[in-house]
Amino acid sequence: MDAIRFNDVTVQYRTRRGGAHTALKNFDLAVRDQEFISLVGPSGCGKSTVLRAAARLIAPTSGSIALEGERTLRGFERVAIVFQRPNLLPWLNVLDNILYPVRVLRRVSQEDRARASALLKMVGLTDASQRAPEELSGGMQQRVAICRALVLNPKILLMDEPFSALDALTREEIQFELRRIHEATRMTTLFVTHSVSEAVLLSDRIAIMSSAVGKAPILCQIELNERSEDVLTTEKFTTYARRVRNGIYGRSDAAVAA
Ligand SMILES: Nc1ncnc2c1ncn2[C@@H]1O[C@H](COP(=O)(O)OP(=O)(O)OP(=O)(O)O)[C@@H](O)[C@H]1O
Repeated sequence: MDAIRFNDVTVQYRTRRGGAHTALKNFDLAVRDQEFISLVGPSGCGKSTVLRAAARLIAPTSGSIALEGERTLRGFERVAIVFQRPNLLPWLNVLDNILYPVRVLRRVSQEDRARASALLKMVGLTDASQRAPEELSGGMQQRVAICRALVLNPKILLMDEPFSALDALTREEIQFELRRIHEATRMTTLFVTHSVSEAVLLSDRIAIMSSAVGKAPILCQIELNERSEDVLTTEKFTTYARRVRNGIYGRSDAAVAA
């Protein structure tokens, strides 16, 4: 069964002047269980709209979206979302921010605390557990936001340009971390990014969207034996990046369908 299935999805936004703007038209995509898939494409092509629709933050005008075969989002803790900004609660310390989604649902147990601590350890922030968000760097805050997303052990992770506000070095570091987390958890991940190299580094598949509304995305399978720093300079990596870029700009030598 597909983890996420977009079936003929059209999304229209209401404009201020009372008209309708079609952001997405007849969009189809099947995200496989456990895969890491990135959405790339020109600004305004509808990437965030796809993600918001999957998260049920907006309802499609027509068509349907099934998460693990279900059209209604029962047990919403199975799906987590990470945005560009970490949006941590300033009055809670790091550990309590991570535990916040648990607290919304039920009493926090000893197991929840242990899981939050394990997540903090995984992202190298054990020492920061009692600190306030404002005392952390942007990269540290985004790591905390990722821990918060993972605390309920979701089946599906939705990420909307989660690293675009970070400096280049921190971004690279956290990308490798995310890939390691994905390999450890095999959580189905739908990831929106503007960065072609980020998409190639992280993804099992890339869906290249077009600025022409209604045009089907081109799918590109990424097969890399390793996802470490060394891979960034390999010919294979740069070939994938070129293909994806060509797909975005509509040039020949576009991505191979997968
Ligand atoms: N709330 C809204 N009301 C009206 N139009 C919107 C709204 N949100 C997005 N749009 C429009 O829908 C289209 C798709 O927007 P979306 O944010 O999904 O694109 P995107 O590919 O994620 O863009 P970017 O790469 O710039 O973040 C754009 O033309 C945008 O202007």
